[in-house]
Amino acid sequence: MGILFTRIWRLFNHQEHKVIIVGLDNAGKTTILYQFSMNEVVHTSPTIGSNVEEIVINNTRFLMWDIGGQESLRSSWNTYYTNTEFVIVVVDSTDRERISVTREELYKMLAHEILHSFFHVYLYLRERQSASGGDGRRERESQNLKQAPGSELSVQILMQGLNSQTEIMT
Ligand SMILES: Nc1nc2c(ncn2[C@@H]2O[C@H](COP(=O)(O)OP(=O)(O)OP(=O)(O)O)[C@@H](O)[C@H]2O)c(=O)[nH]1
Ligand SMILES: [Mg+2]
Repeated sequence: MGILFTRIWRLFNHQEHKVIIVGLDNAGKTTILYQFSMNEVVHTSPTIGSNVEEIVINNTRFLMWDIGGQESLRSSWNTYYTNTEFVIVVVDSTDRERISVTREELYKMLAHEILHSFFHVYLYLRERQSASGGDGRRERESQNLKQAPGSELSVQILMQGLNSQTEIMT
């Protein structure tokens, strides 16, 4: 009876799993979102509010929310926490000066009561080419993103992470 119920539940379970992508401004969150959903590197501008895309892995739907990371927007991250099952924290490995800011934001997030319940966190260390001083965003725009070491590989690893979750969930 239990097995039968589980099978029927799986058959009709078209549930969507909520993923949020957080991190400081300019970390590469929106770039990752579109690498996930379109398998393309797109040109981005700073996100005010959020972007949302649905991706399907192994017939499992993930609703991916990419949230703007500018300082003034971080206090509203918590409005996205309800029903979140997966959190992807994006860190730009070349942004050494702000590693401690990322850590503080991460601690704040983990301390939040809504996220105390069951969820998974993936830390995504974005290993982009080091910008040699100057305006990071503009310099990075001029680089060939597809050659950013590890970036495609990291997205694949993240995909595998979500993929293995679908095996556990189904
Ligand atoms: N070289 C390089 N540039 C990248 C990489 N990922 C993102 N960028 C560039 O970094 C800049 C910021 O990327 P976004 O994806 O917009 O950053 P974000 O985290 O969404 O920023 P906010 O929306 O302000 O929170 C853009 O110019 C991207 O093209 C990468 O892996 N390598
Ligand atoms: Mg963005």
